[in-house]
Parts: sequence; structure tokens; C-alpha cells
Amino acid sequence: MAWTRSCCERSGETRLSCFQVYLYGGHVTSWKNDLGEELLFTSSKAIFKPPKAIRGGIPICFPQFGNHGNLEQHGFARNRFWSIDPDPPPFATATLDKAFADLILRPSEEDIKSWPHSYEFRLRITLGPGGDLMLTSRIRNTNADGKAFSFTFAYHTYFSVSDISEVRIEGLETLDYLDNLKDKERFTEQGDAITFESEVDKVYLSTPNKIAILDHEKKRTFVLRKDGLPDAVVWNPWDKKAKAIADLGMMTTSICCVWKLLLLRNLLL
Ligand SMILES: O=P(O)(O)OC[C@H]1O[C@H](O)[C@H](O)[C@@H](O)[C@@H]1O
Repeated sequence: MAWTRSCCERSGETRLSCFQVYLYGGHVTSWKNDLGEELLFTSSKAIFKPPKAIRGGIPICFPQFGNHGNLEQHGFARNRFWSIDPDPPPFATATLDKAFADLILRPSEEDIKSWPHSYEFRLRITLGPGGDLMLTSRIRNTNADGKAFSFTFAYHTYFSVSDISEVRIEGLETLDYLDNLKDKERFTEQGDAITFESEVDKVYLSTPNKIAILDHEKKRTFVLRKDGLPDAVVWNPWDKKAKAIADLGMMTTSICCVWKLLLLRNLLL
């Protein structure tokens, strides 16, 4: 099976919200609300097989975010085949009224050559009855010698928006950020909500657990809640960069807003 699709019914109604996840990359490629509207951007030119990650949806960056280390960009988890986890450890929250999928990634012999650690990465994707999508990552150090390892991690989420110039992001005002377009130099954001007028690639530090993406044209707000992920990245490639990314398709500044959450500091396990 290449992918799995799960849907959730609002009680007493027949309308369904759904998500689709590929085993390739443990990658969510679609999230639809109960009106059938797609909430994620996945490129029409995306390739759903190795060696590159699927362009769009929610790539999982692990064990490295970006080029913050010696591994390939964004680590290898996004271009490995994950498995369905047949026996995930229990979760504290009830799942009765939710749809979910459990995936697991373990290192291959090849991966261990470039990153010499043993781990189990369990990913649960949950869809609530209100259509909320939740991703939970549980990473366990299974090194036989008990040696600790560190990593960085991100959900590199591509949200679908109407027109990027009509989008505002609230929750990042006055925070410090590293600007990837200026050699990761550190700046402090102004007091206003974030808007887009050109390419943006910024890592906001120590962000609040609630951030909102407001899409005025679509009259839609994405409310992002996170736990255990201190930093957040805002990226939109704008026209010139978008044209240079072959699998992004005919994307222009008005099609997609790209967003992700990350752990910029190395987490030790
Ligand atoms: O093309 P990818 O490897 O998926 O990376 C897409 C983007 O990811 C991050 O946001 C980086 O900061 C960008 O510089 C990069 O262009």
C-alpha cells in the first residue's frame, strides 16, 4: 500500500473531513475539511517516489532541519519508506471519535552509515470530529549502548492559501528571528502581524504555542497549536525562487504560503 486515507464524520452528519498520508516520507499530502476543501498545498508536479521528497503537504524533517548539520537538506526521514505501526504504545487521549493513522520509521543500514544511531520514530496523525488535524511525533533512542543522540526536527507544512499578499500571520510580532536570506543573521520583528511582499525565509525563535494564519480572501484562519516545538519558520519562495524549484510547478506568489514548525536547538535523547 502506497498511502492510506482516513476520514472523520461529524456526529450525526454525513459530511466527512479526510487526510491522506503516504508511506513514502510518512508524508501527509492532503487534508480536506467537511466541505471537501483542500487545506494543504501539494504541487501538481510533485513526484511521489525516491529520491526526492514529495513537494507540498507536510514533509517530516528529521534528524536534521535545513542545513543545520552534515546530513542532506532536511534530513533523510522525508525520503524513506515508513511502515504502518501495528502496535503503537497507548496515547493519553481518547481516540473513539477520531480517525487516525500510526506510522513508524526505523533506520536502515545505509542510514546508520551517515547517522550512526538507532531509533524508533512513531508518527500518529489524528483527525478530530471538527476536522482538526494533529500530528504527534514520538522518538525513542534505541541505541544498544545507551549513547545519547541529538537531532533537529520540523513539520514543514505547506498551507494552501488564496493569495499570499492577502495573508497575515499573527503571533510572531516582536520576536527575534534568524533570516536565512541574510546568512542567518539575527533580527527582531516589528510589532505588526507578518505580511508578504517578497521572498521570506525566517526562523522565529521561542514562539508562542498558538500562531494564526489569516487568509482574508478565503475568509479562512488556520490556528496552529504546538507543544514541545519552540521555534517556527515562515517561508514563501516568491516568483523567482519558485521558478527555480522544478517540482513546485507553476506556483506563483499567489498560490501558496509555506509554513513549518521546528526545533532549531538540538534535542538530546
Ligand atoms: O526544497 P527543500 O529542500 O524542500 O527546501 C525548501 C525550503 O526549506 C526551508 O524553508 C529552507 O529554509 C529553505 O531555504 C528551502 O528552500
